[in-house]
Amino acid sequence: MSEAYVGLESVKWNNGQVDLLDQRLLPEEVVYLPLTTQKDVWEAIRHLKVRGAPAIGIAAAYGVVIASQQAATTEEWLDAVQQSAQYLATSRPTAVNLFWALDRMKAAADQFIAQGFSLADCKKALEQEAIAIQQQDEQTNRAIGEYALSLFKEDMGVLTHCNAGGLATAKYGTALAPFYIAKERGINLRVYADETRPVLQGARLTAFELQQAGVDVTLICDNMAGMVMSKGWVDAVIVGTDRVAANGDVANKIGTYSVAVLAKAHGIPFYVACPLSTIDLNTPTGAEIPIEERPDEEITEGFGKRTAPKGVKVYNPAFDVTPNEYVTGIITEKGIVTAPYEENLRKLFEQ
Ligand SMILES: CSC[C@H]1O[C@H](OP(=O)(O)O)[C@H](O)[C@@H]1O
Repeated sequence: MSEAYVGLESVKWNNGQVDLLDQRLLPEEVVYLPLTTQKDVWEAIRHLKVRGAPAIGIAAAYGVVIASQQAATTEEWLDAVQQSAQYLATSRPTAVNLFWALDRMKAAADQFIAQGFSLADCKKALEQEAIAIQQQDEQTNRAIGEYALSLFKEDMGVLTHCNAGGLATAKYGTALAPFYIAKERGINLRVYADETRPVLQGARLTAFELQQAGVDVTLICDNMAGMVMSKGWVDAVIVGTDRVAANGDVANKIGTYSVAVLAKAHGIPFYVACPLSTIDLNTPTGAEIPIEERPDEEITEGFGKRTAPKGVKVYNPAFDVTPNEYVTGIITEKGIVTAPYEENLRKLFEQ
C-alpha cells in the first residue's frame, strides 16, 4: 500500500526562507507564511505557529541559516550563527530539541571554520546541516513508528494526548507514526485522541491528521479519558514528549501526567515515543525541566470568545512532568527503553 501519511509539511525550506504552515489556523485553514528573518522564526515558535519539539528544532535551525546568510566575512558569519542561536533559544523553554538543534548548528559552524571553509562554503554547508536535521527526523520517526507498532495488535484501542504527529515533526510524527505504518499494512487500530485543552492540539491537529490518513480516530475531551479507559476501550497509551530527563521523567503537554496516572490505575501500558534528540542526559530529573507558562488568554479566550470572568486568576502551564514510574517504555529510533531508565538511557547513547 502507498504511504498512509498524507499530512501537510509544517516547515518547508524554500531557497533562503522558510515557508511555515501556520498551525494556529488548522484545521479550518491551510496557510503558509514566509519567514525571512530570525525574528519571524522566533515569533513563529513563541506563538505556536510552529509547535512540537522536533518541528521547533527544525525551524530554529533554518532560523540560524537565515540570520547568517548575509555575512560578508567568515568572522561575521560565525558571530551571526552564535548570536542567532542565543536569540532563538529564548523562544520557548521546555522542548529540548530547540537547544539540541541550535547546539548542533553552532558545532557545525565551528567545524566548518576549523576546516578552513571559505565563506560561501560555510554558508552552503550550514544550510545543508539544517536540511539534514529535517531529513534525519523523517527517517527517525519511521523507525520509532516500527518499534511502536511492534507493541500494538489488530483492533487494539490506543489513546494519545496532544499532537505528536507529522505536524510536530518533519513527517509521520513520533507517537502517531505507528498509526500511519499500521494503516499502510492493513492493521486496524482504534485511536482515541484527547482534545488537549487549552490549545486543542489533539482536536485541531491529531484528529485532523489521522482522519486525513483514514485512521480510525475518536475525539474525546480530556476529562473523558478515565471513563473511556474504564470501559475497556483502551489497550495502550502512547504520547510524544518535549524532554526526557536522564532518570526517565517525561515532560509533555499539560494533562499527560493525569493520563499516565489513569493508565496505571487501569493497568494500561503508558508509552512515550521520542527521538534521541529529545532525551536530555544533562537534566537529571523532571524537577529540573523548565515548564513554560503561557498567556491567560489561551484559557479565557481560547475559542474566540471570553469564557471566564475578566480579571480572574489563571494558571496556564503548557507542560507537566510524568514521573518515570508511570512510564512503561520509551520508544526511540534505536529501540524501546524500559526501567531502570538512568542506566538504560545512557546505554542508548553508547551504542
Ligand atoms: C513530537 S513533540 C510533540 C509535543 O509537543 C507538544 O507541545 P506544543 O504543541 O506546545 O509544542 C506536545 O507536548 C507534544 O507531545
